[in-house]
Amino acid sequence: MSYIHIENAGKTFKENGQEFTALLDVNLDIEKGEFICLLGPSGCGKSTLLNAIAGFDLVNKGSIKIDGKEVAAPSDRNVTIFQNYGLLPWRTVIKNVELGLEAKKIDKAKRREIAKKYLGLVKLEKFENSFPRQLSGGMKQRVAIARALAVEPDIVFMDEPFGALDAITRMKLQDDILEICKNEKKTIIFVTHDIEEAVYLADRIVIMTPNPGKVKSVITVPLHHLRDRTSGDFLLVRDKIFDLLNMKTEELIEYTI
Ligand SMILES: Nc1ncnc2c1ncn2[C@@H]1O[C@H](COP(=O)(O)OP(=O)(O)OP(=O)(O)O)[C@@H](O)[C@H]1O
Repeated sequence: MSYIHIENAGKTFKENGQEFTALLDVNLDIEKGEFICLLGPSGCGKSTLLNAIAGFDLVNKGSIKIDGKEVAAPSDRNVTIFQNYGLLPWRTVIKNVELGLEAKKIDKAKRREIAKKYLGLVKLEKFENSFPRQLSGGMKQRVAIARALAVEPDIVFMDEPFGALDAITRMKLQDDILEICKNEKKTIIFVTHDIEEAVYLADRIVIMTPNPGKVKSVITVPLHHLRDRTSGDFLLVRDKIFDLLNMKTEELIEYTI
């Protein structure tokens, strides 16, 4: 069985006595070390699926297993990075990065050493004594990434982590994430509605469509790890996904472009 195994997963919400299907019959297998982007328009269930895999809000049909075990609650082996950074404003940058290490009862000297290493990875070592309010949005998200990686998680869940950033900062952070992933091979589940972002980052892209939220296609991105947004191959994949998002077919398609 694959590392993350999702079988006929479904999620319904009840609102004012009415049932709403946010996810229908999702089947998906993810291997350890894969970078997976969940891509689709607003309301197609990307966050619902991410939250279900992360154990925050479980599916009410089918099954989601990680390493053979049914997901029943969030695991301290995994971390989630959100769009709003989630930094503690009263703590310095380095103390924010140390947060998860404190929870793991790692001693002070070791915490410092690990936090410095990860601040180095996100190129913020000079800002370790700053407070979050003194940082730009991109820098805050870098701190959040350092904090997440410092605990050496198995899976990193990212829900539109760069959604609040301007285009140039976003591109820089995408490069940082790829660089970090190259060195520390992590399983990453990354939600985005930006086609270009998905093509730039993902090993595979899970294309979802709304009403009800479904997986429409799973695309293996046939590009080298270091991608060039202006290359013909890149644009070809991007255009193909654009077409897929507009297609009407109902069946699940899994293929390599
Ligand atoms: N707790 C909830 N109660 C009721 N409906 C919900 C709840 N959470 C999500 N939904 C509905 O489920 C659908 C899918 O929501 P979800 O947030 O997963 O979509 P999304 O693809 O992540 O969208 P976006 O890109 O806008 O964040 C939406 O129609 C949403 O209104």
